[in-house]
Amino acid sequence: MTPAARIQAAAELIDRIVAGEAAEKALTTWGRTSRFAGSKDRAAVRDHVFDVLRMWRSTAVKGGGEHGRARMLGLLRLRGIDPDTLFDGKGHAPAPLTEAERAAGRMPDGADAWDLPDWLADRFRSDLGEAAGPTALALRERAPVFLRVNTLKCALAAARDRLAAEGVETAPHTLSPTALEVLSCARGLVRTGAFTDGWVELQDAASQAVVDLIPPEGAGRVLDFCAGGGGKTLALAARLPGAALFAHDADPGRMSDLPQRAARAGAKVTVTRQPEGAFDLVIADVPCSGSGAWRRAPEGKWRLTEDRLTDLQSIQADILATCASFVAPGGCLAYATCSVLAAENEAQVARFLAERPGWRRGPSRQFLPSDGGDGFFVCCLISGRA
Ligand SMILES: C[S@@+](CC[C@H](N)C(=O)[O-])C[C@H]1O[C@@H](n2cnc3c(N)ncnc32)[C@H](O)[C@@H]1O
Repeated sequence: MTPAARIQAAAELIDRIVAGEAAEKALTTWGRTSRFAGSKDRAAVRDHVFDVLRMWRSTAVKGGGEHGRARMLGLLRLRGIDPDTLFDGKGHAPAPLTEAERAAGRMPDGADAWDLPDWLADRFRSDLGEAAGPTALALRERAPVFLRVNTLKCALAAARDRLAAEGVETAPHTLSPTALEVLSCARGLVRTGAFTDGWVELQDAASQAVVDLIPPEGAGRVLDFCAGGGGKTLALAARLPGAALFAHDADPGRMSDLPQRAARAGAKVTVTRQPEGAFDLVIADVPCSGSGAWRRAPEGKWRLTEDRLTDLQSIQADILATCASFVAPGGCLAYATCSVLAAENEAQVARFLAERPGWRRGPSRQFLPSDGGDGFFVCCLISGRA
C-alpha cells in the first residue's frame, strides 16, 4: 500500500468507529478482509487510527468534520504535512480536496486542544493544577515501549547487550532501575531469545516504579489481590525473591497465562481463588478509569462517564476494605491505580485512613505521563500493630 492508500484505509476505519464499532474489532475485521495489506501496512494503518483516537477532538476541529476523511485531514494538518501530497486521487489514495474542505477547519483550543471531554478537562484542572495541560497533551502522544529486566535471571546490562545482539536497541530509564525503553525494533521483540528466555517482560516503566516504591522489609507472605495478567505479580517476584507470593483476581480467567509467564520468568507464584490467612504485604492494583494509560487505550477517555467513575470509586473502596482484612498487624497494603484522577487516588486514601484510625500513610507517589511512563498512583497504607 502507498502512504496515501494507508490514509484512505484509516479514514474508512474511523468512519466505522464513528458509527459505534470498537477500534480493535474494526481493525481485526479490516485485517482479515485486506489480504493485500502487509505487516508494515497494517501497523501504519493501526497507528493512524490510534493517533486519531488520541486526538479525537482536535483532529475533527482542524479537519472541519467528524468523519474519517476530515479527521485524517486534521491529523495531517496538525502534524504540518501538506494534505495535497497525499489527497491526490491516484490509485487508492483519498480523492483531492474540495474547495469546501480547504476552507474548513481551525486551530483547536481549550478542551479541544487537550483532547479531553469537557467534564474531564475540568477535573484535570482541579486535580492536577499546573500539571493539567502537560498531562492532557502527553496523553495525545504515542506511548513508549518499555521492558522490565527480570533480575531473577540477569542484570540490566546483560539484558541490554543480549537485546542489542538480537537487533533491539534499548536505553535505561530514570523511572526504575529495571526499566529499559525500546528505541528500535519494538514490534519484533517478543521473538527475541531475551524475551522467550524470560530475561525481559513488557511492562511500563511507571508500573515498575510502583513496585519499586513498596518497602520490601518483612514481606514474607505477599498477596497480589487484583493480579490480572500478572504484570505486578512478576515484578514483585523479582523484587522479593524470598517471599511466598500469592496471586488472586475476581476473574480467574485473567490470570490464565500467569503460571506460564511465571515459569518463563523463573518466579514462584501460587494462584489462589480464595486467599487465606494474614499477609505482610497486600497489593491492591484496583480496576480504575485507566486515565494514566489513555495513550495506550485512547477509547477509554471518550467512553468514561461521571457515573462510571462513581461506580469505580465504590468498587475501589470495597476492594480496599477487603484487602485491609488480609493485612497482618504492622503489614502494608499498597493501593495502586493507573489513574491521574484524585477521586480514585488521594480521595480513596483519605477516606480509608479517616475510617481506620489505627492505620498510617507510608510511601506514596503520583506518576504522570510527563515523567515518561504511564500515569500511576501508589500509596502504601501501614496497619497498626496489635
Ligand atoms: C488494573 S487490573 C490489574 C492489573 C495487574 N495488576 C497488572 O499489573 O497486570 C485490575 C484487576 O482487578 C480485577 N478485579 C476487579 N474487581 C475485583 C475484585 N472485586 N476483587 C479482585 N479483583 C478484582 C480485574 O479482573 C482486573 O484483572
